[in-house]
Amino acid sequence: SRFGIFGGAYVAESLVDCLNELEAAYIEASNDPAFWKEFEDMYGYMNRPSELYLAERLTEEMGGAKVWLKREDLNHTGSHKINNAVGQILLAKRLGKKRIIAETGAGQHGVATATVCAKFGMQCDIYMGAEDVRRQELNVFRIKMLGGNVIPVTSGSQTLKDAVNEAMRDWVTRLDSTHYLIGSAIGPHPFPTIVRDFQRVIGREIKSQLQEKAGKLPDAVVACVGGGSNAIGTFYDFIGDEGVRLVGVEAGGHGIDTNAHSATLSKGVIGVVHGASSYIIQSKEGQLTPTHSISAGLDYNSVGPEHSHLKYIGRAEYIAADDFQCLSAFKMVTQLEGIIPALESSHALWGGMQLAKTLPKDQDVVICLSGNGAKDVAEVLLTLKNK
Ligand SMILES: CC/C=C(/N=C/c1c(COP(=O)(O)O)cnc(C)c1O)C(=O)O
Repeated sequence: SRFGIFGGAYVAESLVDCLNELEAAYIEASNDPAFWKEFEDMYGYMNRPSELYLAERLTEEMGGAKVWLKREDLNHTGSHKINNAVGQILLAKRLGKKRIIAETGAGQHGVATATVCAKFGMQCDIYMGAEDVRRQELNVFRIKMLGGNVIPVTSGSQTLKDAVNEAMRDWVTRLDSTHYLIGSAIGPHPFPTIVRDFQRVIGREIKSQLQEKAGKLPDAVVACVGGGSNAIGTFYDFIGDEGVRLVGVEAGGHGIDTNAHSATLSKGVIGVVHGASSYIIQSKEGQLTPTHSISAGLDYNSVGPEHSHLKYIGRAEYIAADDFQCLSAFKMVTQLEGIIPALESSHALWGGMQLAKTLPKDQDVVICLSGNGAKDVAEVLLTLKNK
């Protein structure tokens, strides 16, 4: 239940039984080939496998290593979030739950959760910070159209961490009927393990696709890190491949030397939040202090414990891209490749492109393009107008 010194389940007694029930169900399911067949039978619906696309104009523009994009933005619902939502709804079914709750920031997890609830006929309540309701309006509309209830959260900074708080409070009161379909590789054991196991399909496909297209392993795989699910999914099957660099890109916001960022692994301290021991952006007294990112999905105080471990043992490297660098990458990928990336993904694109610039032409950098940017165009226009 731990990743080195990180992870664990630091929860109130009232949650222990439910976590034990979930862990038992997951162990049983993950050892059952029929469960994984159920998951793989959903690949058509999810539009898996996702394409590994060689971005020739970005590669030329960078003048170094080849830049490959893992097109998780082309999945059904527009991001990697569907991988975890499908896996967990199958678990919830096995647990006999009838009601699903979730937190959402960028709204992509909310959409993915409402989507699988529609398909599997479950009640769906989505907690979303009021600030994120404002800046990801398209996804709020999509969640409602899919039959999900959006519950705005007005406590705290009205962003992702506050939505997680409210979802956990709800779950404690409705354990018997409700599964908490957590949206990232965070939270108390067994959630980080469950989410990583459903997201690792990303890295497994990258490995076989690049082997087929280029006859080799990547020299580096790059992904943005909010709670850490698309990144751990991209990294996991390469952890044992020493020659493959694992690069996580966090939100540098207004700069990691300001107080307005979400670069937890660069500037956080070790603590406990949302049931797990991990790096956290918090005050000396242990209170969660406000974070900032232009992208709602990265605007979060903590990070999945498995990433904290990979940093701690030096197997993965974590950098930050600030709001401006994110917008530059957003524009470059849109105008050079005709792909509008989510602002979250734009952080990974910035980091991956800068890395490619420094590497020789015979090397290959794979960037996880975690989501589609349609949800962000209004916010980007607003930002550009205010320049
Ligand atoms: C679960 C809270 C995070 C959300 N999204 C995070 C997100 C992220 C960051 O989440 P992680 O992969 O879990 O670090 C990356 N890319 C896209 C397109 C995202 O939407 C959401 O609510 O949709």
